[in-house]
Amino acid sequence: MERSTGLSGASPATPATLADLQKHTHDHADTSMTFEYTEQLLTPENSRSETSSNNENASHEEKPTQRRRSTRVTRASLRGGLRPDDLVGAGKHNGSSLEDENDQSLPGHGEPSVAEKPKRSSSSSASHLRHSIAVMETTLWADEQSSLGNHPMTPETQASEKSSQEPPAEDVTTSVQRRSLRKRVEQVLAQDEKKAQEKVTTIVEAVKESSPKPTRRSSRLSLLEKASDLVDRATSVLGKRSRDQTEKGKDSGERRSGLRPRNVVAPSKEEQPVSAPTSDPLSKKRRLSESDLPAAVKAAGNTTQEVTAPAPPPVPRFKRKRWLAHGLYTGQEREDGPPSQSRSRNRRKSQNNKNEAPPQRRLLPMPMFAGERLLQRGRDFQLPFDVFSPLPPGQPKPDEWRKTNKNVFVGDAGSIWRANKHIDLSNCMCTEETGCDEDCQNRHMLYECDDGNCRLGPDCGNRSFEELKHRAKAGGKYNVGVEVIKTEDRGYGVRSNRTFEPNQVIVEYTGEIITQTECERRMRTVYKNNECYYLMYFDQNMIIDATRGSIARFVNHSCEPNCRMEKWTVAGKPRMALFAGDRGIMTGEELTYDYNFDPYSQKNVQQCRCGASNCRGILGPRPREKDRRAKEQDERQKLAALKKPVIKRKASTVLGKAPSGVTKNRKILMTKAVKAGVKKAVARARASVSKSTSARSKQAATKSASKTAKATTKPLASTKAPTTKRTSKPEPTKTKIKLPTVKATKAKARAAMPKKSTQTKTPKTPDAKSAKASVPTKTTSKLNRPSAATKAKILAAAKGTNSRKRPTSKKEESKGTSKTKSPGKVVKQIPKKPQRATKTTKTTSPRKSKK
Ligand SMILES: C[S@@+](CC[C@H](N)C(=O)[O-])C[C@H]1O[C@@H](n2cnc3c(N)ncnc32)[C@H](O)[C@@H]1O
Repeated sequence: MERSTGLSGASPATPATLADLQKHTHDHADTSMTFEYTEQLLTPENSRSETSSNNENASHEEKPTQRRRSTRVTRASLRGGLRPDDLVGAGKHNGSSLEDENDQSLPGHGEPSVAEKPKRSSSSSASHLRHSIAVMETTLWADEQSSLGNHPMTPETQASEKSSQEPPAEDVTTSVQRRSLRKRVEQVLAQDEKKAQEKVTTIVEAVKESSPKPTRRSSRLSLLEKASDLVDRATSVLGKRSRDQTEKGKDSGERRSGLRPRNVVAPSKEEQPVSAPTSDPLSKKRRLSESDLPAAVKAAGNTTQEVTAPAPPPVPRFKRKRWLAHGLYTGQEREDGPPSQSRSRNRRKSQNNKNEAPPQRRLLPMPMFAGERLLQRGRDFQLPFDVFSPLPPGQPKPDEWRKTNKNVFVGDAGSIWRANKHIDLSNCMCTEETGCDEDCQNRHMLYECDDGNCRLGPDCGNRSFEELKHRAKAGGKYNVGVEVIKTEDRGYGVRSNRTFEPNQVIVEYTGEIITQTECERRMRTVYKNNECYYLMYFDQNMIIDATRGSIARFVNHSCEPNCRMEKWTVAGKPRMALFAGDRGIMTGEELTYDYNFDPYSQKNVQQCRCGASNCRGILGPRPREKDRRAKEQDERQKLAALKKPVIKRKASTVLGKAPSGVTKNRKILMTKAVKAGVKKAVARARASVSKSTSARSKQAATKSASKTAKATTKPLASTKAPTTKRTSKPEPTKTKIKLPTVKATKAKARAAMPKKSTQTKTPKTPDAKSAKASVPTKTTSKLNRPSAATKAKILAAAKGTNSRKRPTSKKEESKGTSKTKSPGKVVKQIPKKPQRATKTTKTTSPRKSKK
């Protein structure tokens, strides 16, 4: 019962028993220290002393002497089975170790040197070993006892009895075994101590290096504390998870991938042993068998190794930031403007900036650049076309439309076209500097550049149809750039959903290519009742019928269009496409071009509803003649505007001679007025002649008529003389010569005609008069300025030229002036003129005189 209690546990030993122990080992052993010691170690002595103490507690006053004896015997029994020299050796060993330990642990002993500390640790490890030995001895002793039989005596009494008796033969062998075992244990112990000391010295050196000037407090710290401090430091570097890994001894490969830190580089396999636990079975064993102190020291040794050769700090492996490629504020370049809508320009730009990052699609400028842009560009930003104006909801869509984006030859068209085709090739002469710009020869001839005829490649700016191909490839209505809309009064139409630069290609016009005969047939039959026609002249008298065709078929006509349809030669083949006009196209604009429509027949003539200010009213051909005239007039006006200052200078010189207030314009008007006056006079003369000749003979009439005609020209000519001097001479001469002759010949012809003709003319005269009168009324607006007075003056001047005429003229003038108060009256005077003329002709006409 006692034995079982003695071996059962590590109950604290009584101070009395410890004091005895201390007496054997060291005189100035500290009770506290021994108390610690007893706490730590579970030796048979403790067990026994505990037992004894228990006994003591149980029967304190009954067996005091026996207890003392037994205590002594107990000490002897401790070494009882050993030889005296073994005992001495063991006592020495134990004593020294204990002494050292006590010396160091005593507070009054002064500070222990750093070198002494390892000793203490080694002694403690030794004590551990001793403890193991004791346990083994106890088991051996227990075996012995069992071999002897169950003895009711306590081990102490048994031992004391044994010591007094001669040992039997079996006992001798067991004691030998014990001795050999003890020896071996001692050897192992010594080796371990040595090793521990070596390790500790290395640690101490490392500590010395790390803390050259130890403070008072740190010097007081035990090695264990320092070691644990180092361990802490080392493990703190590794991080919690790594620490756990280290402690658990797990391989990093066993970790869950989800828990692996993402931005830390995974340690390489070479680095793993640093943090990985020792997989050495020996060390594992020791760790289990050794006490905390050596284990800690060992750990400290390991960690010092780690500290002395620290692993390179883990390089954080950052995940590459992925910026958004699209969005309101993507891209923050300061100088860069919005991306150009022209693919060729963008391409050129990107070619130039090959090394730069690819351009990002952004919708709005960053707010911080908004002000800057506003200053530079004059407007804050431009809404993207896909945001700007979406189609109104509920827009109907053409359901009858069969779409094709390629030209398809139908019927004989293909064979005819192939038979007649002549591939035109034109080599581009542009250089890289110019880059097929507006001056490109091919562009002027509406030839598309390609790799066969142009060497500029992507730098070429004359590849519209290739651009279209790229857009179609990219797909999406915003790349195509156009969409069908429903107009109010013109059926469907097409509008842009993005911007187009001036002259930029918008969409190709494709459809079925048919011969003219086929077209006519379709018009007669299939499209007989149609309102809309999708036919267009193509090439070689072929026609594109886009009833089945591209979206371009929906583009409406306008007399003031914003686009134009052009036929280009692409790789030797003709192709039609809609191009932006000179103003370019804004988002949401309806696209239109001038059909220059040939309605085939009047039946097909349609009313135009384009709403332009210059609308022609019908969907018909462009009025070319009108256009030409308008152009000519414009040019003349421009020229006149350019020449005006020169004329002014001349006029100023002329004005000096001319009557005051008469400008150049007026002069011109005057000449016109004179012409008109001449005509009027001629007409009146004719009328008067016709009246006068009714009574006379034909010859006389014709003579008189011719004479009057000649006579009338003369004064007019004379009247024009001053004006012609100032203006141009040929005009008056023309009037002098041509008009009369023409008129005279006509008059002659009329005179030569029978009376009927004259009679027939006579009734017409009033009409003619009225007709002529209408002319003067028109011209009177111009003649108003010269008026009757000026006319009179002119006539007077004309008379003045011939001195002989003056008296008569004065008379006539007096008569005339008395009668002429209105232009109509002037007309009445005209018949008189021939009379005067006859007089003058008589004198002036050389022919007459000759005759
Ligand atoms: C090529 S289609 C244009 C698309 C057509 N609006 C549709 O709905 O299919 C030509 C036809 O459109 C109509 N159209 C085009 N422009 C017009 C205009 N300015 N005024 C009136 N009708 C027009 C005419 O009926 C014409 O025959």
